Parts: sequence; C-alpha cells; structure tokens
Amino acid sequence: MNNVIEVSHLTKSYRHTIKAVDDLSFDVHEGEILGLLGPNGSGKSTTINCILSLLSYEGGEIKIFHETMRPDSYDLKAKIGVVFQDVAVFEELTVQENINYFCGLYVNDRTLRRQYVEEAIQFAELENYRKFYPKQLSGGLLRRLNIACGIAHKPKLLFADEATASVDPQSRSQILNSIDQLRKQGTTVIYTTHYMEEVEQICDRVLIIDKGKKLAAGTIDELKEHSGIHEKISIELRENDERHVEELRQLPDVLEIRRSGAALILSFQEGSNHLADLMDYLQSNHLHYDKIYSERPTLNDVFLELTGKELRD
Ligand SMILES: Nc1ncnc2c1ncn2[C@@H]1O[C@H](COP(=O)(O)OP(=O)(O)OP(=O)(O)O)[C@@H](O)[C@H]1O
Repeated sequence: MNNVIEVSHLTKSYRHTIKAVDDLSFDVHEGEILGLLGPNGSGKSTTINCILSLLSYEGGEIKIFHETMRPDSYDLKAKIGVVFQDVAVFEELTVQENINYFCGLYVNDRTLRRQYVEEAIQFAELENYRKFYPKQLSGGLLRRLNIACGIAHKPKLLFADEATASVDPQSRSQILNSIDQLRKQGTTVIYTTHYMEEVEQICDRVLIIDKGKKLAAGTIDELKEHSGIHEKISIELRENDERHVEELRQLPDVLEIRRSGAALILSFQEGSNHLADLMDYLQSNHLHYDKIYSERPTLNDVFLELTGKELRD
C-alpha cells in the first residue's frame, strides 16, 4: 500500500503550554478519503496546518509523497489542493477569474490552464455563474467556487476542512459527490467535518483524535467491530418510570442506558439473547411499549464511546 502522507510522532504546542497535537502518528493511503474526526478543539486544524507546513512544530516528522514537507517545498505544494471552511476568494474577480488566478499559481501554460479552469467550472457546476462576482453568489455557490479554486490545478492530494459547513442540501450533495468523484479519479483526500452522516457516506477510513492524541483508526466497519458496543436496542415505553430504567440496567451485558427523545437506548456488550431478555422483562413486569428495535452501533456511537462527546456540539 502506497502512503501519500506519513505523520510520525507529531507534537505541537502553542505558546509552550497548550499541547494541541501530542505524539500523533498516522498514514494516509493513496486514493482514499480519510475522515479526520475529533470533538471541537481536538487538534484537527493544527494537524492539517502542520502537514501543510503552515505551522512549525516541535516534534515529529511529516512526509508527503515520501518527501519531507517544508515551508519552501513548492514542487510538493503544487500537488496539493486545499479547501478550508473560510472561503478565500477575491471579491473583485469573477468566478472564472478567481479560478483562473488560483490555477495560475501552479499551471503556467495558458492553453492547459484554460482547459483546467473550464473543467473546474463544470466540476463545481458553476457554468451559469462564470461572470458573477463572489458577493452575487449564495453561500452554497460560494463554497462551490472555493472548491473549484482549490482543485482546478488537479492536485493529487486534497485537504477539505469542513467544506460543507452550513451549506444548503443541494450544494452539500454536489460537494460530496464532487469529492467522491475526485477520489474515483485517483485523488487522495483528507476530510474533516462535523457531520457524521457525511463520514459514513464518503470516507474509506477514519482517524479519531482527541486532545491531540489518536484514539482509533480504521475502516468504519473495523471501528464498529472493535467498539465495546455490540448491539443497541431502542424502546419507547408507555410508562416513564425511572425505577424500570434502574432494573433494565441489571439485565445481562448492559453497558449503558440513555434517553433520546421518547426512546430509551440500551447499549449491550457482546453476548446473546439481548432482545429476548428484554422482552421477558417487559412481559413479566406488564410493561407496554410502542416501538422496540435492535440495531448495530453507528459510527456516532463509536465516537461517543471513545471521546465521551458528540461530533457536533
Ligand atoms: N493560535 C492558537 N493559539 C493558541 N491555542 C490555539 C491556537 N489554535 C488552536 N489552539 C488550541 O489548540 C487546541 C487544538 O485546536 P484546533 O483548532 O487544532 O482543534 P480542532 O480540532 O481543529 O477544533 P475545531 O473542530 O473546533 O475546529 C485547542 O485547545 C485550541 O484552543
């Protein structure tokens, strides 16, 4: 397996006190979308900025395409695209001129550049907005312009940091499809988001960090497999009595019980007959319910278990 990024023992502190990244090691494989996940303040942006050599760091080593990345590694930077949450385009340039400007930072040949700019416009579905200025675009279209500017030079490696934050559903779906399409064309992507459903939709592997440390890495199935939660049963009881919650906690293999709206959610560790045990308890205590169903843990459950926090707070 070819590694496009190799991060070894990365350590970065701010003002010698706040350890934002703490001995973090991970690889990014060629052609994958790696979801970099962590609660707010866990060190995602700092990690990305260190990889891009936008920040200095006191410990560790970072290699991109097997070369050590330095602030003046211009040949390496030409192979990288960046799409940050904050839109960075020029107000005085049109859509087409903006894309041409950013593409021109890496592509000198004018004929080739014209072709790349046109392809980026089509890729981001901005054909009807070529002559628009950024302030004439909706938030979603602006994000799409931001992406077009980040990918027009056809980078082999793309950093997409919360590329879909607060956009309309149509643009969100366009952005996710376009990132998926880039992956199909061979681009490697590091993707950060606060939307777990996006991770389930497009990421091949996930790296979960908190307090600058790696908590877990693997495919979504691997993370679910290694999680302590084996089964989740949701139940909507008609009687809302805390006494039952305490008794349900005593059933075999119960790890945790929490409320979500009208439902009680019971998490079980590995074992058998959880649903049958629960039904027996309900029947013998004459408890009535509206809904009951069993499911495998979601990535969100794994994240909650590892970090104790929601991805979106
Ligand atoms: N310029 C800075 N000066 C001092 N501390 C900083 C600076 N930037 C980040 N930090 C701190 O470093 C830690 C990691 O922050 P970072 O922005 O990397 O996390 P994040 O996971 O990207 O967060 P979010 O999801 O909120 O964007 C946090 O404690 C943050 O407060």
